[in-house]
Amino acid sequence: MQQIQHLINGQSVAGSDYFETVNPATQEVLAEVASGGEAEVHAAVAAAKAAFPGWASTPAPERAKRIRQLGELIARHVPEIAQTETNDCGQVIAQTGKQLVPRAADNFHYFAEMCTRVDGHTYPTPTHLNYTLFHPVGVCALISPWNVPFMTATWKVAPCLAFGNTAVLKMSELSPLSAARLGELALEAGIPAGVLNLVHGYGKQAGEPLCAHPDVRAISFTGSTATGHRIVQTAGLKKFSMELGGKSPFVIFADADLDRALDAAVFMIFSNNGERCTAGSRILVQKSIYADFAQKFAERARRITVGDPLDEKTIVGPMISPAHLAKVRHYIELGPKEGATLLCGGLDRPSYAPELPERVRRGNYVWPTVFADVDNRMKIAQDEIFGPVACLIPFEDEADAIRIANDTQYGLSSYVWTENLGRAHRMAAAIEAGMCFVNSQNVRDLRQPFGGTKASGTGREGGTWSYEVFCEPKNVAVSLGGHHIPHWGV
Ligand SMILES: NC(=O)c1ccc[n+]([C@@H]2O[C@H](COP(=O)([O-])OP(=O)(O)OC[C@H]3O[C@@H](n4cnc5c(N)ncnc54)[C@H](O)[C@@H]3O)[C@@H](O)[C@H]2O)c1
Repeated sequence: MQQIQHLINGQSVAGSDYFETVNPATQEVLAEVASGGEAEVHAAVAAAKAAFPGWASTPAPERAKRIRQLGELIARHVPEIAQTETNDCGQVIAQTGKQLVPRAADNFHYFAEMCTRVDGHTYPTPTHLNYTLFHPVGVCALISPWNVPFMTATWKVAPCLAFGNTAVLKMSELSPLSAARLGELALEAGIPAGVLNLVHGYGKQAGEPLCAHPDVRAISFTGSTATGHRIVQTAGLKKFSMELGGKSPFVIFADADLDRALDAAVFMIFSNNGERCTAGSRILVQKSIYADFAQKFAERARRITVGDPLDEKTIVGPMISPAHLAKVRHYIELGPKEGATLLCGGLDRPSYAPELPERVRRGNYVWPTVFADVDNRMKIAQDEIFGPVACLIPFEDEADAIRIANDTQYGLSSYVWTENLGRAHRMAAAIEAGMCFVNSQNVRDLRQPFGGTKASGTGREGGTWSYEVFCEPKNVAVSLGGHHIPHWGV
C-alpha cells in the first residue's frame, strides 16, 4: 500500500498515525496518509518561519524562475496528476486532464510573471513624497477543500510563494494525493526546503492548530461557511482570505438566447459533479418561458452520462464520500416533501439511465436531478447541496428576480441571461455577489478578483487582488525638507 507522508523542511516525515484515502468511484483504498496534529504543525510552521528570511530576500526574478519551473513540471505531468486527482476525488478526467490541472500550471506561470512586476504607488505632496512598499506577510496557512483540490491548492501556493512568503499547506483529508505530488515537484523545481510544507490530516487535529498558531500571519482558506466561521473564532488576529460556500442564482429572462442559456445552465450545475462553489444551483426563469425551459432543461439533464470518471465521455462522476452522498440524497428526498416537482433524477438510478460500468458499481453515485416549482424559501433552495441537483424557480419581472436572487445568506457568484443591455447592467449591479457573469458561464480570468460577499466569504484572490492576502503594504513618507515642524518648546 502506498504511504503518503508529511513534507516538512524538504523532508518526508512519517506520521504517528495514518488515515486511508479512498477512490469514491470504486471504494478502493488508494493510500495511507500521515495524519498530523499539533506536533507536525509546530514543526512545519517552524520550518516555514526559518525559511522565510532567505526566500523573502531572494530577488523576485530568481523566485520567478523556480515558480515558473514548477509550472513547467506540472504541465509536463498533466496526465499523471489528472489521473491521481480523478481517482482521489471523483472529478471526471475530461475536466481534470483538459482544464483543471493545466490551469494549475497556468497559476504558477502567471504569478511567476507577476511577482517580478510588484511595484508600488507614489503620492507626492508639496512637502512629502509618499510611496508604498509591498512586503511579504510571512508564514501563511493555506487550507484547501476536497473539491477541485489541485487547482485550488495551486491558486493559493503560487501567489503565496511568488510574493516571497512561506507556507504550510493542508489539504482536505478526503483528497490529499495530488498535492503530495505538488510538494515533490516544488523541491524538484528548486524551491528551497521549508518554503512549502505540507501537513496532512483532519480539520480539527491539523487545521485548527495550524490556523491558531501565533507564527502564522495569514490564512487563505477555501471551504465551507461553517468551517470559515470556526477559523475566524479560533485563529486570533491574522489576515484572512475566506472563500466559502454558495447558492448562486442563474437568472434567465424571456428575451435570452435560450439555447445558449440552456447549455450554460446545464454546465454550471452539473459540471464538477455539482460539487462546485460557484454552481448556478438556483435557476430563476421568467414565468412566460418557464414551462418550456423546464422541459428542455430536464431533457438535457437526462442525457448526461453518469459513470466511470476515468472514461473521457463521462460528465458526472461519483460524490466524494458516502457521507456526502447521504447529504445529497437527503435533499433529493426532501424536495418533494417541501412541494417541489421532481422532473428527473431522484434517489435511484432512473429507468432512462444506463447501468453503471461494472468497475464503478460500488461508487457514491447520484443522477442529475432537477426540481421544478421550487419556492426560494424551501430548504433545497436555501441550503448548499453541493451535488448535481438543480432548483428551477419562476419569477415575474426584474424586481422579482432581484428579490429572489438576493434572498439567500450567500453571495458568491451570479449569472444573468438577457439580450437587454440596460437590464444586464442593472442586474449585475443589483445582485449581491462577488461575481456576475452576463450571458456566460463562469469564466475565470486569472486577473479577476475571485471571492464572495455575505456568508460566501471575505477577501478576494486573483491578479493584483492577491496582494491583499499575501502582501503587507507599507507607506513610506519622506520629507522634502523645509516644511514647518511644530516646535513645542521641549
Ligand atoms: N468560495 C470558493 O472559492 C470555494 C471553492 C471550493 C469549495 N468551496 C466550499 O467548500 C465546501 C466544500 O469543501 P469541504 O467540505 O472540504 O469544506 P470543509 O470546510 O469541511 O473543509 C475545508 C478544509 O478545512 C479543513 N478544516 C475543517 N475544520 C477545520 C478547522 N476547524 N480549522 C482549520 N481547518 C479545518 C478541512 O480539513 C479541509 O481541509 C463547500 O461549502 C464549497 O462551497 C468554496
